[in-house]
Amino acid sequence: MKKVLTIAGSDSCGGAGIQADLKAMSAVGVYGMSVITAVTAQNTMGVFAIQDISKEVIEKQIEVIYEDIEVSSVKVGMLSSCEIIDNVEKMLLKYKAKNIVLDPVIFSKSNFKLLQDDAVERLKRFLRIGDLTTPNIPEAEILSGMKITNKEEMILAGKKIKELGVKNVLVKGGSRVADCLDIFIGEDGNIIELQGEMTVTNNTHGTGCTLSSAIASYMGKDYSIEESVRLGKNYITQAIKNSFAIGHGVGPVGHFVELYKKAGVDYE
Ligand SMILES: Nc1ncnc2c1ncn2[C@@H]1O[C@H](COP(=O)(O)OP(=O)(O)O)[C@@H](O)[C@H]1O
Ligand SMILES: Cc1ncc(COP(=O)(O)O)c(N)n1
Repeated sequence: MKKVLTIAGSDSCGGAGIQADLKAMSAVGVYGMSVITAVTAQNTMGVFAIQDISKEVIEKQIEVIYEDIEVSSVKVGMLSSCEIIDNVEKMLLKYKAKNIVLDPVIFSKSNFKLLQDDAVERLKRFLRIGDLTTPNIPEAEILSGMKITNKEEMILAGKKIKELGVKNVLVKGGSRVADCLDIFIGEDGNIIELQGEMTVTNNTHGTGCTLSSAIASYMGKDYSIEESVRLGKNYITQAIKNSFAIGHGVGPVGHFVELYKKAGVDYE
């Protein structure tokens, strides 16, 4: 079994962050491992507190994994400060980490800032060490410095993000711009339109985390980046179709529902 690492924040309600990442990895058929960068007190309605993990403990978590286990790919999510970004970058370079997917987490679905204001420029520089970066529309607007209201602007913003030194970019349209159309711009500048199947639902907590982890998992299983993005997109489309309401706000996606159906597991 391939071993895949997530370096991200914890979401206490289990829909996003580390918890979503490990569920997506398990569903896609890889062994998931986690380095926790922050603990959030979060539910379907919002983010109520954040405690960053110390840089020493983040470093040690990365060190003990890479010293012991062969890591096939890594997904990086919430890194809230310049100091944490510096440390994670240093450690990924030290261990020559391969197949790196960077999800530039800036906001939660509930619009809470998960990245400190003074760390935006640092995050932009960090993206060059990855193989793929996966911004949603608000994140792509910040990274590219332009407003995005349609497909053409998604493409333009993706090109600007690529100019930061990013190898491959996936700009996720989500429900915000062009009904779950995502734009992939590959290393050689090829542009691929990935049209999903829209599910009308409020339950999209953790969609970005889930998608980036599924893509990293496929990359860890030796699929090309483009194939991994296509397979990841199929997975998130199904997971959103199977999303469900828990709590009083934005509910999570159904990471395992398709597997339950195949195995005849009673999940209702
Ligand atoms: N309601 C929806 N139906 C189908 N696909 C969706 C829906 N909302 C988002 N997606 C897809 O889910 C993935 C994650 O996108 P998005 O929700 O924008 O990310 P984030 O969680 O980072 O904001 C993208 O592939 C996007 O197109
Ligand atoms: C700890 C943590 N990390 C990331 C997100 C973003 O989640 P989404 O996938 O909905 O953009 C989140 N809400 N919490």
